[in-house]
Parts: sequence; C-alpha cells; structure tokens
Amino acid sequence: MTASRSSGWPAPAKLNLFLHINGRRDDGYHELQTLFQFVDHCDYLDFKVTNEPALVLHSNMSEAVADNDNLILRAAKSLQKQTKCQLGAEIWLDKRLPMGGGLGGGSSDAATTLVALNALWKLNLPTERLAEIGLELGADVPVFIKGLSAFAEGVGEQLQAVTPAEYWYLVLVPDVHVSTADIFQDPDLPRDTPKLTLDSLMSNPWSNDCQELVVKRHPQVAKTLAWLLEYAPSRMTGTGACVFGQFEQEQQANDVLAKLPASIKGFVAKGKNISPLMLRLAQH
Ligand SMILES: C[C@@](CO)(OP(=O)(O)O)[C@H](O)COP(=O)(O)OP(=O)(O)OC[C@H]1O[C@@H](n2ccc(N)nc2=O)[C@H](O)[C@@H]1O
Ligand SMILES: Nc1ncnc2c1ncn2[C@@H]1O[C@H](COP(=O)(O)OP(=O)(O)O)[C@@H](O)[C@H]1O
Repeated sequence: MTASRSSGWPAPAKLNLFLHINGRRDDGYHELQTLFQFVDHCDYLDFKVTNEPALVLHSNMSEAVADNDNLILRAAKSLQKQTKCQLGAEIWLDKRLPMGGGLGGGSSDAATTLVALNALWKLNLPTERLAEIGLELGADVPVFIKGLSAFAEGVGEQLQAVTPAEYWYLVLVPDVHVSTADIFQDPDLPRDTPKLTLDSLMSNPWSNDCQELVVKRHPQVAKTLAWLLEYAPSRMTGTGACVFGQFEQEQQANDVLAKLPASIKGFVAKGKNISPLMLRLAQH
C-alpha cells in the first residue's frame, strides 16, 4: 500500500497573554500561571504513511536541528513506542514560525505530529493520552494537542479552557535567541508572584514575569518592545524574545507593521481560541 500525502496540517504559534512565575519545584521546573492563546500564523506539516517503521523528515528550517533533537521526529517515535505501531511516515515541514522566540513553534510541531499521526495511523488514542505523551516532550505541548485557549497552572500542563477576546496582534521578532532554560536558571528571575484565582487574573492588567529580566539581558528585546509600546499595549510572550502589541482592528496592526524599521521582522496575526489544528483534524 502506498498512502497518499496528507497535506496542510497547521502547527499554530501561541502567545502567553500573561505569564506569572509562582515558585520553583524540587526538580528545577517552575510553577507558573499563564494564559495561552493561539494565533493564525502557523508552520505547516504534510504526512505520508509508510508500511515500514522508518521516519523521514524533510524541512526548510533555517537553523539546523539534529534529527535526534527534532521535536517532530521525537513525537513520532514516542507515539510508535507507546502504541507498538509498526507503520512509519515521511514528513514535510514548512517552517514559518521563528525558532526559540517564545511562540512555541517546536512544541506546536510536536503536537501536530502526534494529532495527525494518531489519525493517519488509525491509533485512536484519546486526547488525554496524546497530551501525556506530549508533556514528556515539553511543558507547552499539551495545550497545542487540546487545541483550546487555556489558563495553565503547574508547569503548564494543568489546563482550563478559556475564551479571551480574539484581538489582532503585531508580533515582532527581535534578532536574538533567548534560551528558555537560561531564563529559568537565572538567579534574578522573580519567582514569588502569589498564585491568584482565574477570575482575578482575568480582570487584572496582564504582564509577563520574565520580561524585565529578558529586557535587561537582551538590548534587542528592550529596543523592539520600546518601539512597539509607542503604538499599542505590548509585552513579551513566554521567555521571549518575541513581543506582541494588541489591536482592535487588523488595519491598525498593518499600519504599524508598515512603519517597522527594516532591521526588525514582524507579522500580523489574529488571536484564535480554537486552534487551526482542530479545524484541520475535523476535515480528516
Ligand atoms: C515558560 C514557557 C511559557 O510558554 O516558555 P516558552 O518556551 O514558551 O518561551 C513554556 O511553558 C516552556 O515550555 P517548553 O519550551 O515546552 O519547556 P521545556 O522544553 O519543557 O523546558 C525547557 C527548560 O525550561 C525550564 N522550565 C520550563 C517550564 C517550566 N514550567 N519551568 C521550567 O523551569 C526547564 O529548565 C527546562 O529545562
Ligand atoms: N520542529 C522544531 N521546530 C523548532 N524548534 C525545534 C524543533 N525541534 C526542536 N527544536 C528546538 O527547540 C528550540 C525551541 O524552539 P521553539 O519551540 O520554536 O521556541 P520556544 O520554546 O521559545 O517557543 C529550538 O531552538 C530548537 O533547538
């Protein structure tokens, strides 16, 4: 049997609309409270099922990632191992999201791989089981698998679906890589924000506990955020480096994008409380 190529599986970016660090666990991971919302700017993956268990990835990633480290192949291997599935896949990645920018592209690619191969290999694992497999790959993977904007606690795996307003965002990509592990290891990271109820978090002004430190360590982030703040309420996503400004109308976001100095990259995207991945899965 030669299966046909199943195309256009989106792996959307996420924004952390707020991010609070509440403490550090004994294993070094941090307790946090955060609000994840998807945006309609995505990587895209195609899959072709093969009868041999080999996994082959073709990608246009601008930064080399070894196959052993690539979250797509790690996700596919993990799914094979957990289900003893003897099928394989040829996978194509159209990488559009900046890497290591706090947009969760790697985690989203892993989630899309798990969701798509679960369908294409006809494994029928429930979403909760896929999310458990995903959590082994990264703290951010489960929210992409569940596909609903969510308030997250724990290390990011305890999820409660929420529906924040779906604004337009101008996302700017400073030309610097911020390592999530480095930020979480930094002694100057504030780790003592009190845990708050979801109701009070939704009504308080939103902020990111990593932002001050990242701005201090990375002048490119400081400069980019200062520029954006002239035009819109803006902050950092995740552990950076990307920052986003919030707009009521698409045109307003595009007008500011048009003013962007050539040295800074950016894109306009709309907040989505249902992941584009869920819509693609429904078409399968
Ligand atoms: C904090 C967030 C917010 O979205 O940052 P971004 O990666 O999006 O910037 C994420 O939850 C990150 O998730 P993810 O990028 O999947 O993290 P992982 O690969 O699991 O962990 C990377 C490193 O970050 C640290 N880490 C991560 C999550 C967490 N709750 N506490 C931590 O201390 C650990 O040191 C770990 O070695
Ligand atoms: N498919 C993938 N896409 C992006 N990054 C990947 C992938 N697989 C592994 N990685 C590694 O994960 C790191 C974090 O990637 P990414 O998820 O884009 O950033 P962030 O966690 O800051 O949002 C990258 O720097 C890269 O080394």
